[in-house]
Amino acid sequence: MHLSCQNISFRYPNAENSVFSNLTLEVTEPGFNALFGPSGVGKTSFARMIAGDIKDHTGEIRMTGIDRIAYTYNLERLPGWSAVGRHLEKNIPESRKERMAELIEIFGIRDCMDQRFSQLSLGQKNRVNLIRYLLQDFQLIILDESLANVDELTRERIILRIKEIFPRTFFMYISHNVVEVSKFCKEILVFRGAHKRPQTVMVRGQDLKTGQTLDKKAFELTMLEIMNAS
Ligand SMILES: Nc1ncnc2c1ncn2[C@@H]1O[C@H](COP(=O)(O)OP(=O)(O)OP(=O)(O)O)[C@@H](O)[C@H]1O
Repeated sequence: MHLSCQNISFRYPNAENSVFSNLTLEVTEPGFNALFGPSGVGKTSFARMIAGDIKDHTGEIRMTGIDRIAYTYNLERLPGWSAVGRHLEKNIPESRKERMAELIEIFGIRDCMDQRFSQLSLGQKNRVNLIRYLLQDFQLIILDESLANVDELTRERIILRIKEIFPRTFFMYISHNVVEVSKFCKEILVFRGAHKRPQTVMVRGQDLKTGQTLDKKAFELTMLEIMNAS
């Protein structure tokens, strides 16, 4: 499995400036990787290019061993005509029902299953939405602030278990949380803004997994590296 983005440049039609120029990214192993940077710097735009939603960029995006890509973001909504649990039940193949029950427990949303989507809090909505994606077959999943509004401890539990359950999946985690990306991600592409050179810097994260102890010194260095790059 391999994702390679070479010299990607892009400007929205009618926009005066490019979002970024000559951006390069190479990810060779599955796992939890991140796109990090200040608001408006181009993380979503880049993610949508990887997902194939934006095609009119220059440069080359190549993938091997990745046939199915999902882009999921925190404002996606489910239809409200039936309870959330019923909706999931109807749209998930029988073979995934056990996995579904497991994810519902890990995500802490069992009590939401009898409610309609509109009745849920934002953090509950985001968790339900993400479960939908994790129950499909994707080799690459882009999580664009998909755990926004979810409390920190729950987010940590979810990330650690996702890493255990899906060791062969490429995750591209978009987040503004420097602690989280430093602790849990493998490769962190830090976006610095269109006016800085280079526009992006790659930082190696701690990639913490269940059962491991965080090396506090290395973790602090990662955070420092990210903050210095930003
Ligand atoms: N459809 C669009 N048309 C024109 N400009 C756009 C469009 N979508 C985004 N932009 C601009 O492109 C730039 C990058 O936006 P993008 O959403 O990729 O940033 P981001 O880093 O994901 O931000 P955030 O962290 O706030 O989600 C911004 O200046 C934004 O205004």
